[in-house]
Amino acid sequence: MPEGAAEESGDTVTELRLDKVSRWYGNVVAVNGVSMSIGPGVTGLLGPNGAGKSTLIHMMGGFLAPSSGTVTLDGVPVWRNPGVYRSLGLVPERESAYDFLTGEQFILAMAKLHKLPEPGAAAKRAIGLVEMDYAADRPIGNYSKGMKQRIKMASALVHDPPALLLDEPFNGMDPRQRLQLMDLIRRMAAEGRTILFSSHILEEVERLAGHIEVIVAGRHAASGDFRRIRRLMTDRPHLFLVRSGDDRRLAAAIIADGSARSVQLTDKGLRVEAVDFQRFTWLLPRVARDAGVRLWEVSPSDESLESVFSYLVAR
Ligand SMILES: Nc1ncnc2c1ncn2[C@@H]1O[C@H](COP(=O)(O)OP(=O)(O)OP(=O)(O)O)[C@@H](O)[C@H]1O
Repeated sequence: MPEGAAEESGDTVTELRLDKVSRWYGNVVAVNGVSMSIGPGVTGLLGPNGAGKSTLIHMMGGFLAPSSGTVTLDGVPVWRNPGVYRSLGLVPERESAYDFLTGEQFILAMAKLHKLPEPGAAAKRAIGLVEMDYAADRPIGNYSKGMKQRIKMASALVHDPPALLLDEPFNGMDPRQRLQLMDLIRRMAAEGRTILFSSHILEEVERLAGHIEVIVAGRHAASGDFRRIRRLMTDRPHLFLVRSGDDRRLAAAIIADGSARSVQLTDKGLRVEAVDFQRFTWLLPRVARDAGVRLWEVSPSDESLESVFSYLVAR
């Protein structure tokens, strides 16, 4: 497509691209050589706590410099380039520190920071988008967790950016607030925006994201739609440590049942290699009950990518 053609047709496609991006804090490597490309629609950034999701999101938003590699928005580097803030909205994980302001004062201040030509109208529009009109004149300090999340969304949307980055937006929300926010994110995406949100819960990502990027221990571990990710997580052997009232008897029952590839008796308990994670965790309590053995503990026993994946699936 010739340069500028998309914009002229009004059919802008916003793409965030990471090219071999790393970030370290002293000796800690938070993000390690990540390359990916995020386009229109909803992308879920999935990974356990400490995987490097917040660090990645802050680099994508232009708030943190990569130690190496580049992040670009439609080909333009986002670091040290204030112009890109016009095209990006970032909702950080932590609570905002403006509890004394009303929702409307906060959003209006953001509209003015962006130097929007009609800040009042823009603030009203953003507040309407997140359906917070009814509480706009109340102090943010009195908002519920869900309301705070929505007003943060409004602050990121006030300048109508084509790309939106949300760091753990569902944390601490009750199911109703969660549904409301999912609905809002879907609507934002339906308007053609490029939306990335992070989460450590597979089900959350599955319900909302058309595309998933998995990050584990700072590295890009997998990408695809939720079927592919779930298959990657489940279709591989998983190691478990199982402790019970009678490990020897339970080992015999597991072997007889055929639900594991191998069973080893160790002084810490049984080391079991399951073929199918979900089938094994479903079958084990039944096998134990039929053998008359009480289960004390079942836990993934290695720190490999697989066990992290299986941990995510088990949530
Ligand atoms: N400012 C910092 N200084 C030192 N280490 C940091 C800093 N920020 C993050 N880290 C480390 O970098 C790694 C990645 O952290 P990050 O917050 O990006 O992960 P995360 O996936 O967002 O996790 P969480 O969901 O728990 O916030 C962690 O080991 C963390 O301790």
